[in-house]
Amino acid sequence: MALASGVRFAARALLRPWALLRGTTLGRTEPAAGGGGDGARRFGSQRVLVEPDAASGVAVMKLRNPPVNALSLELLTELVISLEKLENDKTFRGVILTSDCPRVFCAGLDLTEICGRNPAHCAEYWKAMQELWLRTYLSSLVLVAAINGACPAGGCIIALSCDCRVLADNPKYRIGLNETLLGIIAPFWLKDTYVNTIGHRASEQALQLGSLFPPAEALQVGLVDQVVPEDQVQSTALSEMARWLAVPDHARQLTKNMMRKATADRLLRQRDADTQNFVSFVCRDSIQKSLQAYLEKLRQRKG
Ligand SMILES: CCCCCCCCC/C=C/C(=O)SCCNC(=O)CCNC(=O)[C@H](O)C(C)(C)COP(=O)(O)OP(=O)(O)OC[C@H]1O[C@@H](n2cnc3c(N)ncnc32)[C@H](O)[C@@H]1OP(=O)(O)O
Repeated sequence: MALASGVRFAARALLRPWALLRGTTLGRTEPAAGGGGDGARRFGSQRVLVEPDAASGVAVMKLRNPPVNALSLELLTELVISLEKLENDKTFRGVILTSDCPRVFCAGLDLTEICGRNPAHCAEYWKAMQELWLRTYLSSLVLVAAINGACPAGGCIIALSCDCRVLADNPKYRIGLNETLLGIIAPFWLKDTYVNTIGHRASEQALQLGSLFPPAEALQVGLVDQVVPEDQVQSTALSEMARWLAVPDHARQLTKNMMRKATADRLLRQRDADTQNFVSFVCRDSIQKSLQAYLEKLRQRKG
């Protein structure tokens, strides 16, 4: 049972040959600045930059979908493919996930993907969101989030799906699930991920209030594992990675699976129903109106 999801992912990977990526920017390989051998080559896609270090078995994966790394359908797809590629390459044991956009780790769902779109598009989008969560939450790799910017909603979920979180100490870099403030509801698997991280009572409060925690509070409530000065986020993430990689892979992977599988299985069992629920909810007139109003507020806030 413990290996079932791994087998499922492996089977899925076989069904997605890299040939599909020919003719796109995905899968492109280029030498890293100052790099030489294979271990220093970087690859990735338009929106995800991967800097692999074969010697250490660790890759740095950077989200680069400016201005705020909103999770567009393209970004979701490219993230899944990049992670899958690293998982299938036995050279790699760990990934540090970070942002290439200044001041923002990830702004969460790309609201333009669910505002004024038809139900078929919303369904496709939501399935991609589910896929990214399943992929990160159950990854056999060690995932460390180096959170170098604001981290609301869907951004927070990506960070919580990692094994460990390091947050830059900047009061503007708040983290949490603020869905209720947009008039929407976190689906059960986001709630489960929150509860698994900070416990039931803290989640109950934070979810209802849509709390976004500044660094010191995020550390106190257990949303992140370390808060460090901004220029030390990367080095601290690497030290954390070394700590996790000191454990034999098979023991750590099976333990991770034991801790997370039941939560992931809950979504796997009702994935279609969850998609239908999402689509019928976000396509309601009243929800569309409140999402539009929120987007408008974001746009006007500028300048
Ligand atoms: C029953 C089942 C139910 C199921 C119900 C579904 C539940 C789903 C769970 C997940 C939900 C989510 O993730 S919902 C998304 C929640 N996200 C948020 O609330 C974050 C909103 N954004 C921000 O707070 C800020 O942008 C922040 C990230 C801190 C960065 O601030 P900055 O000052 O640096 O940048 P801004 O000037 O605000 O933004 C720059 C531009 O990016 C745009 N922008 C910002 N965030 C955006 C976003 N999420 N999607 C699209 N566009 C966005 C702005 O409009 C600007 O556009 P221009 O003016 O055109 O340049």
